[in-house]
Amino acid sequence: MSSARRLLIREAKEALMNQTRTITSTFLPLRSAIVRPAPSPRRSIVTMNKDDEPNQLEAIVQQKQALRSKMRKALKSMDPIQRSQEDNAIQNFVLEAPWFKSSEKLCAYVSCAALREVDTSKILSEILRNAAEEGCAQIRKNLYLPRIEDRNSNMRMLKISSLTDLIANSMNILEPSPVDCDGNQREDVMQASEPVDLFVLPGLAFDSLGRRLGRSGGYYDMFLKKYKELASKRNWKQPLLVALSYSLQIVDEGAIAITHNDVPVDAIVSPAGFIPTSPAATKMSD
Ligand SMILES: Nc1nc2c(c(=O)[nH]1)N(C=O)[C@@H](CNc1ccc(C(=O)N[C@@H](CCC(=O)O)C(=O)O)cc1)CN2
Ligand SMILES: Nc1ncnc2c1ncn2[C@@H]1O[C@H](COP(=O)(O)OP(=O)(O)OP(=O)(O)O)[C@@H](O)[C@H]1O
Repeated sequence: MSSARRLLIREAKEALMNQTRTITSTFLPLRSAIVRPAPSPRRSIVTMNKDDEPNQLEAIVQQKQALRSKMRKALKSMDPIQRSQEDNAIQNFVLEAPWFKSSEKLCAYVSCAALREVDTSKILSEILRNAAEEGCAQIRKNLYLPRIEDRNSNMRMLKISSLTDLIANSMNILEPSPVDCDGNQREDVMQASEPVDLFVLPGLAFDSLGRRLGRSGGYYDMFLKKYKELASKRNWKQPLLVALSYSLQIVDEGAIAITHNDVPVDAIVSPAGFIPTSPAATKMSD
């Protein structure tokens, strides 16, 4: 049996111990800034027959790929004026949010225009401004950004203090150089002595259950799993996981196929506002 096949079977077996998650009702775009899906007692359960586990996993992989293709096309044909308006609305919403203002350690992403990702330039500049200003009344912030280490889904989050600390990787995404201008290794968030409050996450599609479809590298899912384990081990509060999404990236509840490896987000910020997708985020928006 090929190693790929063995991996599929192992993953399908693990999927039997799948994640269950409180389901919230279908998202309806509202005019208000905070969108609150009503809680529902239903649970999302991936059921599998032992014999068709690998087939089921292959089906999930295919469904994910089909949705990725659809989303990439939709994003490419998005009107640039609409995109720019949505970029501003999303970023302004984040900048004004209490959970952003109070955050001290943040992991975010450097948006890539070619991938049509929600722009993070204003958010990153604001974080770095707060990091740099001495004696300013606002909370000092530390910013960590992703750096791809290899093709095995390994990613680190390294601390930067200026946008000049970034260099383009092979995918043309800006990421922190491993060492700073003095030749010192940058701080890795996994080695930080304080917890991360907030993750600002990219993705291709999201739903009101907090399901997130990434670009298929598994980088974020692997990283978030490791970081959440670290936080539990240290008795730290779990970070708030917030994804940024254009309106068209929000799909029907359950339309994103998942396996047990997919880490759900706590909330989505779209041009319609804050969409809590976990009990912790729902409580915050009450
Ligand atoms: N801005 C940003 N940084 C990030 C991520 C991300 O999604 N966005 N990542 C999140 O994992 C990691 C990098 N992973 C990536 C995975 C795929 C592609 C990419 O260019 N995908 C193309 C398709 C490539 C192909 O299929 O051949 C695409 O999606 O159009 C980019 C980054 C870490 N840094
Ligand atoms: N915690 C994990 N342990 C082992 N493999 C994992 C883990 N998380 C993801 N993977 C593997 O990575 C591959 C890509 O996963 P998936 O399609 O969910 O990525 P994605 O969510 O689109 O990407 P990303 O997480 O980078 O945004 C899959 O083969 C998946 O099984």
